[in-house]
Amino acid sequence: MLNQVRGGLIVSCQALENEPLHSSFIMSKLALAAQEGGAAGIRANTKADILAIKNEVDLPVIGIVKRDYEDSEVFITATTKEIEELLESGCEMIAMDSTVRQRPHGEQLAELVGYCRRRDPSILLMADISTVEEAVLAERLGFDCISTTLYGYTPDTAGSKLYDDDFAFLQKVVSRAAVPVIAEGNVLTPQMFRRCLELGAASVVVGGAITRPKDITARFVHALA
Ligand SMILES: CC(=O)N[C@H](C=O)[C@@H](O)[C@H](O)[C@H](O)COP(=O)(O)O
Repeated sequence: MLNQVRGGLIVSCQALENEPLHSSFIMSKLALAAQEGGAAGIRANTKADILAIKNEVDLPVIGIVKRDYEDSEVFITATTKEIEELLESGCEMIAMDSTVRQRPHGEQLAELVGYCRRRDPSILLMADISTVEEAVLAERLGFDCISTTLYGYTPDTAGSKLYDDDFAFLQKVVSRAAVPVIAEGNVLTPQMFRRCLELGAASVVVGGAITRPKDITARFVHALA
């Protein structure tokens, strides 16, 4: 799968319960549009959405399950429960929160990696990180690739955007990591997509700029403010 997406675009097709496009059917059609537009892969949330997407396109899928827990801030594939759901979804790669934050029920990241390897050795693992230290740790734990997904989305990095200072954070992670680094988070334009690849990203995940029309509309409207 990593060869398939190398140098290409991965389109994230996600809409939570509180978003206007929340629907597995709509996500499958967004994925079809992405495939017809030339995407190399899809990132998607929930077993139901992934099954619908797999029915519609033949692109490799990075699967996540977002779920909120009371005892932890971690919400992207936080526990073995979400991993089990993804193993039943047919996705080729599982992405999980790989920050150093406490996980629900005290589950440990290293245990989750071991669990995935035992359950299905063929499935690839992506580490969603927010710091260079987390990238180094994820590589040590045996993740197949690293994604900058959570940069700007943790208390320690809040307010930062991936594109700040010519993608300085992405550049740091690329310089430290031996495994492929996927750029993800606030890649808003084709120029930014291209720049991430020039800076050494193996591939780029773009979500909202393609699949969240409410956000796109709001950016146009705010141009008048
Ligand atoms: C932080 C978090 O929850 N990120 C999620 C991870 O799957 C998605 O909501 C994002 O859409 C995805 O990372 C792509 O990013 P952007 O939509 O900015 O292109």
